[in-house]
Amino acid sequence: MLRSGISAVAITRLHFFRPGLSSARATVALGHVQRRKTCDAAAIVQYRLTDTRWRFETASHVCANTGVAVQYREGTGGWRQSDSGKETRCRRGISVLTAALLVHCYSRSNKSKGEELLLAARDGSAQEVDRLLANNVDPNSRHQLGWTPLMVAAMGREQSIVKSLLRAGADPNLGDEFSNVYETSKEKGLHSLEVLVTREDQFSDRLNNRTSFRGCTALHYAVLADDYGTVRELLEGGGNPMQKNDMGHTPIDYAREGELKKLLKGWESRFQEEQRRRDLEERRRFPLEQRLKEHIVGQESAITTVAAAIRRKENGWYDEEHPLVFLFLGSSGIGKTELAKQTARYLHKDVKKGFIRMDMSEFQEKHEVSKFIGSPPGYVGHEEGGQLTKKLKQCPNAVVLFDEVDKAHPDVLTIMLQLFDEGRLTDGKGKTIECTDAIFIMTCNAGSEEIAQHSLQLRHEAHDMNNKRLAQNLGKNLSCEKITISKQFKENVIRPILKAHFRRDEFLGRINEIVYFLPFCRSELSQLVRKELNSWAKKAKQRHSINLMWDREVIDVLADGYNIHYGARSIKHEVERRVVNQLAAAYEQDLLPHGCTLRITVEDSDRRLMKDKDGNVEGEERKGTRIRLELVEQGKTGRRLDIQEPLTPEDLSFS
Ligand SMILES: Nc1ncnc2c1ncn2[C@@H]1O[C@H](COP(=O)(O)OP(=O)(O)OP(=O)(O)O)[C@@H](O)[C@H]1O
Repeated sequence: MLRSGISAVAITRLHFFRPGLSSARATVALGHVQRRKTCDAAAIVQYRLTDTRWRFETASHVCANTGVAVQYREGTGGWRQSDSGKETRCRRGISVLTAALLVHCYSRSNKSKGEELLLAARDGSAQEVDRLLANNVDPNSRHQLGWTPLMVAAMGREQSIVKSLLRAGADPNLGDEFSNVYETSKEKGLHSLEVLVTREDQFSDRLNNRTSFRGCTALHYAVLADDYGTVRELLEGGGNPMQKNDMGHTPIDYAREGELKKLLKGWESRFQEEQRRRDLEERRRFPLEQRLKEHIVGQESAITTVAAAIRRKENGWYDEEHPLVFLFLGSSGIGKTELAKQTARYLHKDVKKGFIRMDMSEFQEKHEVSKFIGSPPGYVGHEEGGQLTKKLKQCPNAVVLFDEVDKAHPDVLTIMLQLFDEGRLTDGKGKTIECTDAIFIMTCNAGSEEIAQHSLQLRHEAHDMNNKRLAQNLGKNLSCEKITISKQFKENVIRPILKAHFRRDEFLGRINEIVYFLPFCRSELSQLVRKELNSWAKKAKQRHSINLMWDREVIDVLADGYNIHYGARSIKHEVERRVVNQLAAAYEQDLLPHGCTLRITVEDSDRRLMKDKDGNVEGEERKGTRIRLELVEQGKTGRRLDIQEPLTPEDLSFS
């Protein structure tokens, strides 16, 4: 007995004749012991003629994972094993695999509920699965290597368990995060042998260990297991027969001819019809513009332009030979990336692969072209593939953002032109990716200063006009004056700048829409400040049970921190600098009782009304405004918090 609790002995005799066979047979042995469903088992594995290198690898693996030291003694060919300081001479060829088996026996004892569910699904224990689900164990909990209980049950042809899991809310369309043994061991930092053994024992030993399974759903696995009943169960439970795994295969691609294929084909057309109906309904109820405006402040014309182009594409009113290409122009922190992200979210729901972001400043040198699409055979990095091609292969209809495209090397631009023109891209391995359904968005800083100055001027003119119209009215107009960049400005100022940057007309000619992002007006700044304060109020509530409120003036004071060169980022920083720093200091100094209510106020503002030459009020000028925190107690006036040095409110909040 090596450790307390281990008494029974399982003897598995293995005769290894070729190194290639050894790991597979050892796996069988390990699986055999694990399936005994008990922790008190030891096993003796005998082998002969095993490859020395493999023996050594196994020994290191055991050492690394258990703390059980195993040594190979030269000369005698015997193995030594020490456990808790004790050294035991072991029979030749026994100790290594025995220890490996013990590791797996031990690892059974400290399971989380999620792991218990995975094991129960693997063992086909319907009662145990039901018990765990009744105890609110998450039916979608993942194995550390990436699969879910539903996938295990589907692969194991456990129809009744699949039914229970679906009833408890298991998502039939989650994809496996396990790729293959080699990739997964690299990703997780585990020994490949451990990954191999775990996959075969805790998932299935019927699958090819070299093939990638990333993105396979429970339905893929049920089809691979050729189980008609489970496939039907999953389809009825919402399984998508058209969902592709990372290799681009749908479950139907794995189905044998016959009943199963017929069943899947029938559901495929039903599912497509249903999906189309749902999408159409959703778009009618909740148009893209509306969704984008929920997340993006201002930039109405950019939103309208993008939404209109996408609507044309989504409804079949487009040129199917070319992908949609946008060029977003405007200064920093103004919502260009945010608009691209939100568009991807709308089109691809929350599928991460639906949004690809390429930082083009990483492709400034000629030799970096290979990083983009992959190196040709014989060159370094050929096996890795290109950054863009790898991601596009996974989702050919993704929204692809080429950030700061003006920084890319001309050779990279040539590849992009081919991509926009032909809607396809050939990678370093000679494989072609069709991507006419993708949406390409480029951002460019060229001309941003000119756009900012021009729009400020337009805004000023519109403001003057508005003031004149409101001259008799004392009410203040809070909404933004609508401004439009003139065609003349675009042609005479922006186009020459772009031409000088890209040095080719055909590149600009392939862009469907050039979208202009304009600096924020006053009311948009107020919205940004409110958005920021609301997000901090939510965090304060969730993390510290503190209720946060603020006076209207706070919004104005914080909006003054706007810097046209940093856009919305300058508002974020202003809120952090003047409000959040104080909150953190007060919290650290224990000035905030649990569950308290705090009010953010403006104090000692030395205000002066600003008037134009006709005497009309243009706005307010503030000097030396301070932002303070007050503790609000029921029935009393607010008590100002006395925050100590070095973070005094004065240090923090003088503008
Ligand atoms: N119009 C906006 N509405 C709401 N939030 C915005 C807006 N513009 C910017 N932001 C916020 O500011 C941050 C930066 O925005 P974003 O990344 O979109 O900037 P950008 O225009 O792409 O500039 P850059 O080229 O510097 O990245 C993000 O957190 C984003 O949420």
